[in-house]
Amino acid sequence: MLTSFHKMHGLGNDFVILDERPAHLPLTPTRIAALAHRRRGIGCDQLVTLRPACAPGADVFVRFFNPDGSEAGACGNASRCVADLVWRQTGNAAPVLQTRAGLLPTRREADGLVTVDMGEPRTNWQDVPLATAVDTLHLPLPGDPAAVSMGNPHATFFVSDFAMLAQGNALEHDPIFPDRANIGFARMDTPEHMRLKVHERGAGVTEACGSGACAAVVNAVRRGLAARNCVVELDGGVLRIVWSAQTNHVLMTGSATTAFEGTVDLAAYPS
Ligand SMILES: N[C@@H](CCC[C@H](N)C(=O)O)C(=O)O
Repeated sequence: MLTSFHKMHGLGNDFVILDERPAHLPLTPTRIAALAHRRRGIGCDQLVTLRPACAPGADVFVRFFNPDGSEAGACGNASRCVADLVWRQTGNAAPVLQTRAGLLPTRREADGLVTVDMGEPRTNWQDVPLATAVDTLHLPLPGDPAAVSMGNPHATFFVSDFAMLAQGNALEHDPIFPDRANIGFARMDTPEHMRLKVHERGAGVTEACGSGACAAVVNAVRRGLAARNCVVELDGGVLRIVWSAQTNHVLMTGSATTAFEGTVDLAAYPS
């Protein structure tokens, strides 16, 4: 049976979006990993599923899966893409996404960019989560990273160059992160401009990581390094991140792009 999919990206962080609103699809971690494979599948940084929302006020329930088959609570770039897709399908320019991390209001801007309210950052060690009770602003690791949850676990290293990127995989699996973690490397050019590269949990280095950009700005503000309104330049493009002092919510604005649409025979992939 053929299943249709949307292939989208936010700044080169690319997604296969499968619609489970009409009916659940036979997806398993093995099948998700096979679909995400760059040579043997469609290829993507994350596979995203849409289901009917079950929370009041939400328009669609969204789940995010890494190419290793693991599930993530949040994905900033995919959230913008889903908001754009819902707008194109229904005309709703402000859909609310239900995710494992909570309800995410979104908004289509006049210039076509999409803003997602990524909610409140969580800075308690239990919420990241970390393995032991330590100060999330200064983890006991070489390089002195800070940690935060944006619905998924992030650590940010403040660097002057990106030589440490090669350590991303080892850091993702450091025992201090019981659920593993996304590892960001941020170079502050000015308080309003950050250059960021992210090694993503379950995916490796991607062209952009939206939740990683939110986490990096939150950690930079907590360290006194960044303004609350900061442009983050990633390999694939730029995001504007605003951490509101009034609401404590983090707003992320950036592009959402459709690459192509297609059909796939899920049964042809191992389960
Ligand atoms: N690309 C994403 C983050 C995807 C999930 C992440 N790899 C995790 O496991 O938490 C983004 O744009 O935020």
